[in-house]
Amino acid sequence: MEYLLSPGAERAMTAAQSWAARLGSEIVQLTHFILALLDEEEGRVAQLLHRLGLSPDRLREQLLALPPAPPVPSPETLLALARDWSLSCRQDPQVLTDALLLAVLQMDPQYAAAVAPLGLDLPRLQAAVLPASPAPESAAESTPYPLSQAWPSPLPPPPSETSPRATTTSPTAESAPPPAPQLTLEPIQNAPSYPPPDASSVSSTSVLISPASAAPAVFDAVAPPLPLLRVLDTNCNRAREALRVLEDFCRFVRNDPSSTEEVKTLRHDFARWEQRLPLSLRLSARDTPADVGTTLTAAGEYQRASLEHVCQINLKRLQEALRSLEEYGKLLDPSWAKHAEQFRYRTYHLEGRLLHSSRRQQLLAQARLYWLFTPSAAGERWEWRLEQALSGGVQVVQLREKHLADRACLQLAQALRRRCHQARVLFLVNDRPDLALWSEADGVHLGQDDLPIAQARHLLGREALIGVSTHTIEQVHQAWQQGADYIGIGPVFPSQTKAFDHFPGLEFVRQATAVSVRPAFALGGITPENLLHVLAAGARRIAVSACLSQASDPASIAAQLRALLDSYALPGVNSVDSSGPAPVPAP
Ligand SMILES: Cc1ncc(COP(=O)(O)OP(=O)(O)O)c(N)n1
Ligand SMILES: Cc1ncsc1CCOP(=O)(O)O
Ligand SMILES: [Mg+2]
Repeated sequence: MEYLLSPGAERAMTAAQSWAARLGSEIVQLTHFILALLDEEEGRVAQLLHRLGLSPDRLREQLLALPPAPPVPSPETLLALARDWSLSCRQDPQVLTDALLLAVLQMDPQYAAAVAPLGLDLPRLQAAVLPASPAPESAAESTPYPLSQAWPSPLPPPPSETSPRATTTSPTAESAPPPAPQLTLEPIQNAPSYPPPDASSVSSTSVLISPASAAPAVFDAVAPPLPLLRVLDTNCNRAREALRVLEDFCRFVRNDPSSTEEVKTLRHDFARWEQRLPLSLRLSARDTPADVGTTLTAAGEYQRASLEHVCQINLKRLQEALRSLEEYGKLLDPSWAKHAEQFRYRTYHLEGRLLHSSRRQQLLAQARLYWLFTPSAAGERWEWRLEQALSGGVQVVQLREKHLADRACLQLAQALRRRCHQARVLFLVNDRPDLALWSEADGVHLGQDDLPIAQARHLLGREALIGVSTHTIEQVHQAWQQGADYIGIGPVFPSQTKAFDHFPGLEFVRQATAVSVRPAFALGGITPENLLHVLAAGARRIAVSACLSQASDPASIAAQLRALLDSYALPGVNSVDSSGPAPVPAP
């Protein structure tokens, strides 16, 4: 649907967004539109209020004191109402600012009731709105509004709002709304290059109205063709929507303030950049019912396997939309297109951050069999043992070296990390965040006497996995509170790997698994023979050392453990990772 907007109405549409941003609102509310209209100091709304004895300043104050207003469902709905009103009362489809005000009040009866006591009483306003000038659009600038008919002195003549988006506009026609950047005039030679500049066709009197600050209007005196506008409008919407989905993911799924902040900043920067393509132009090109794409659906469009999948799809959607904006934007303004490219680069950083960490979290969520590996104890056969364990279905490998020199340990860690990542298996380092960092491990495992979680996190960053050993229920609660990604619970049985005086045993497994929603690995003397007891106590994941490190056939022991573990469902785990961890032999 195409809408014809007066320059004032067009500015108000943009200024409403500025008001929303200025008041810290994520959505444009009805009040923001009224505030935007009040900013048109010499517009029809100002005249209307004057006639009704209402002060714009006082109204502004009162509106700002109101509780949050309902959002505008879509600018299109608002414009459709305003246009309908104009058509029925003025026999003119053009949207003037006063029609916009009436439309705002018609959007929501409760809101209309709330603002009526301020003087914004819909029937009273409707009665006071004057007909528009019958002057043809082309004559609007030169034909004065029929002042003599209706405007009482001492009012200044009403503004010439009767022309649609003007190809040339007087800089003094109406003042800029305060929240938006000041409007200035730029010579058209500096204008964006759609259509390609042709010196002979550029009138010396033509001017480009654009905000002087960081956001000059991207279009110039000649409106771009509708197909181009439709592409840009659609992709601006796609990108903005995808950004919102991603922000929700960072905020509510990941609970991660830092990535939430990153997406939010990107979203705000995008919104500022997007505003350079005036909303009214975009709306004038929008024609959803006629869009041949709305009825086409692709296979899988309505299928999402997990929260991570939603994130992945929306990152792709965002990148595609930005690429399209970049390519088509080149027809409009190369510098505008350049920004689209820069936004796209920022999404790659975000993707690395969200999906890399997601890979780790996904693998951890699926992990049932965790191996504490001491290569130095395996002698020259350590690589064979590693391959065996991987082929048997081990899903996490921890390098647990207590006596090896740091440099040798680092080299081992790097080799293990390479192989584990090839096999899509997590690799962690025991005790040593520094070695975890330098070997690019997926994380570190910390005992109760090792470095605290906060310090390890500081060193390794948010995406690293940090596991913590727990031996009491208090330690379990503390580990979760401090941000552990998983816990070890044990020792369950006497161990050939490490001597213990005290065994929290199966009772602790019961307690710890009952209060844990994140992965908890039972450990200490677990073998295929006693695993059923551990499972019966509630564990669904285990960590083992000796039974794999000392077995003559580690692959078959690992496979037996996996078969038993896999026969119990893991609560709340759904994966999108079709390639999955290392191949698991059939039970
Ligand atoms: C998965 C897992 N759980 C517990 C431990 C034990 O850690 P810690 O208590 O620090 O003892 P050491 O292994 O460092 O001797 C672990 N390593 N892995
Ligand atoms: C390090 C450690 N901490 C608690 S149990 C354990 C060793 C587990 O190894 P194993 O499976 O050989 O008993
Ligand atoms: Mg330790």
